[in-house]
Amino acid sequence: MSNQPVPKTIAMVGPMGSGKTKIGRRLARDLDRPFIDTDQRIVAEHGEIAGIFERVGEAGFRAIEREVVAQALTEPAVVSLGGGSVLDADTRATLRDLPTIYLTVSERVVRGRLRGGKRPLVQNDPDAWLRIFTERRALYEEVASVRFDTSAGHITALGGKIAAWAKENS
Ligand SMILES: Nc1ncnc2c1ncn2[C@@H]1O[C@H](COP(=O)(O)OP(=O)(O)OP(=O)(O)O)[C@@H](O)[C@H]1O
Ligand SMILES: O=C(O)C1=C[C@@H](O)[C@@H](O)[C@H](O)C1
Ligand SMILES: [Mg+2]
Repeated sequence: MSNQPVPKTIAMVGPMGSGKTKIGRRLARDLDRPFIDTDQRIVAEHGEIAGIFERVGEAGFRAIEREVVAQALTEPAVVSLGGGSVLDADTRATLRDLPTIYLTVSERVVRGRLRGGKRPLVQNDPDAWLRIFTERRALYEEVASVRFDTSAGHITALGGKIAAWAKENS
């Protein structure tokens, strides 16, 4: 039997469009770990997110999300969480014990990133992103081990900085 410690989950949190999926996938590749995106797992198991909101409302979506996130955070992977996962107190308690990378983005930059109909909470409401982010900002800060802003600069350079931090802290 090996005495190697099991690597901890590395979690990525932040508001919609901050880059959790994009950066998380690159980080997993850099660290040679599996990549899990909880939104993608939910879609694979329950269908498109907008459809889930239509069928069971936001509360129903959050119940599904809580289960999927709890499972994912037990896996030795890079795990990108849905933007609203931090609303759940149990999820936050788990995240506080893990290396948790908090990604931010400015409102000006995110406007160009959120096109398309996949995010029901910001669809048809240009001010929703900032309102939701403002409500949740303290929750992201509560769980964050470190913060990186994705608004400016080259994604490769940013990915390198994040990978260096993750190698030191996981
Ligand atoms: N420097 C950057 N870092 C991260 N993403 C970037 C960057 N520049 C552009 N993007 C683009 O921003 C878009 C949003 O990123 P992504 O889907 O990873 O966000 P997210 O945080 O996973 O959002 P959600 O919570 O809605 O799933 C993507 O199309 C991505 O290619
Ligand atoms: O911030 C949110 O509440 C959400 C973010 C996305 O990742 C999805 O989980 C969903 O669109 C809800
Ligand atoms: Mg995503």
